[in-house]
Amino acid sequence: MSEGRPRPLGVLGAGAWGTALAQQAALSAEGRGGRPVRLWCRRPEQAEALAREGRNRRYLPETKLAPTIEPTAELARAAEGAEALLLAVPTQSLRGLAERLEPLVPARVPLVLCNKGLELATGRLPGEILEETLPGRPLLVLSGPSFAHELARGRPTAVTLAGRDPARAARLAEALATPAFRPYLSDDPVGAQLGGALKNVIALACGIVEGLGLGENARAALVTRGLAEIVRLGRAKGARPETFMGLSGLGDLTLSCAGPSSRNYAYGLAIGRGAPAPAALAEGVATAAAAVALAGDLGVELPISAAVDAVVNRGADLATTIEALLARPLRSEGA
Ligand SMILES: NC(=O)C1=CN([C@@H]2O[C@H](COP(=O)(O)OP(=O)(O)OC[C@H]3O[C@@H](n4cnc5c(N)ncnc54)[C@H](O)[C@@H]3O)[C@@H](O)[C@H]2O)C=CC1
Ligand SMILES: O=C(CO)COP(=O)(O)O
Repeated sequence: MSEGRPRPLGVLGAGAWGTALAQQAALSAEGRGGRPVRLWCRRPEQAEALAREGRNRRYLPETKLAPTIEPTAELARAAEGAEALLLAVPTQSLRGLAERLEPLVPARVPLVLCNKGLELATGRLPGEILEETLPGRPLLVLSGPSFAHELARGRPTAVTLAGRDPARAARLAEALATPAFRPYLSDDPVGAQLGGALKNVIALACGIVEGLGLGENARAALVTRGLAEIVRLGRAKGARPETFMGLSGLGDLTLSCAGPSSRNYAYGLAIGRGAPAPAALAEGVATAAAAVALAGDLGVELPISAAVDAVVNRGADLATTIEALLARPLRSEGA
């Protein structure tokens, strides 16, 4: 981000995504003398195992970590002298992490939201959580179609990097980019967050429909009408509709609705088949409930999200829920 040898970056959250991003930040700086990347792990045992084994055996086992990555369980160490902090913990853990960061991070250090979801208890976007817990900090949002395991294998990946200050977003894009990882800039962080949060809910719906054997037509209809829902909620939250046609919207929606490589799709697939839900993180479960509550407050209709919430969170019968969804009055496609 600045001239000369790159300053440290902190990546907070050593799951699949935080680990892949730490690796990406390290690779991006290889030609510039290397960049220290501190990867914060929730537990000391995890930090010790990552340092000892040189890989994250649980979340990203195939990737040998770059030598400039320092796993640490000390939040203060991860934040020390950091040029920016990438936040990659699950959304429901973000507020707790942000509260711990408050005394550790100088006000000028950009915080980059890499998680996707809405807070269950409040319906808040990740950026709104940070505005409450760490007010006045520079915020960026990194979102888009990006499976961690593909990025970690060097497969071509493009994401949206959104922030209100274009120069800051451009500097961070430089700090992370490689030929295989292309951040595209946007000045609509609210749209980027909403697209990432809600695509998980639609992916759950697509998985359910696949599990029930309802066919490809139904999946295409869900993706398209799901996008219409996302745009409606986005408008009500002040996002720009065209943001949802980009990587953080349609891009991530098509990726996550394509098959069980998405954990949200896989979760829905299990529900549709009547099998036990997988234990892996599926952000869309909590986000479905949060989105429905938020939409109620804003007077926006989200029929697909409401159906997903009813099934995955409230024990609604699948057949009856789908019947009710299909029995909705016919309407204009633009409505
Ligand atoms: N895995 C992927 O391909 C991508 C994930 N994301 C997003 O990144 C976020 C994190 O996802 P993953 O890394 O995939 O999850 P993961 O399940 O692989 O790892 C979650 C990590 O968060 C930690 N964690 C759990 N609860 C915590 C708490 N209370 N406090 C601090 N840390 C806690 C866990 O120890 C673990 O290291 C999610 O919002 C996800 O939607 C975004 C893009 C791609
Ligand atoms: O956000 C992702 C890809 O862009 C990862 O999706 P899942 O969390 O559904 O696996």
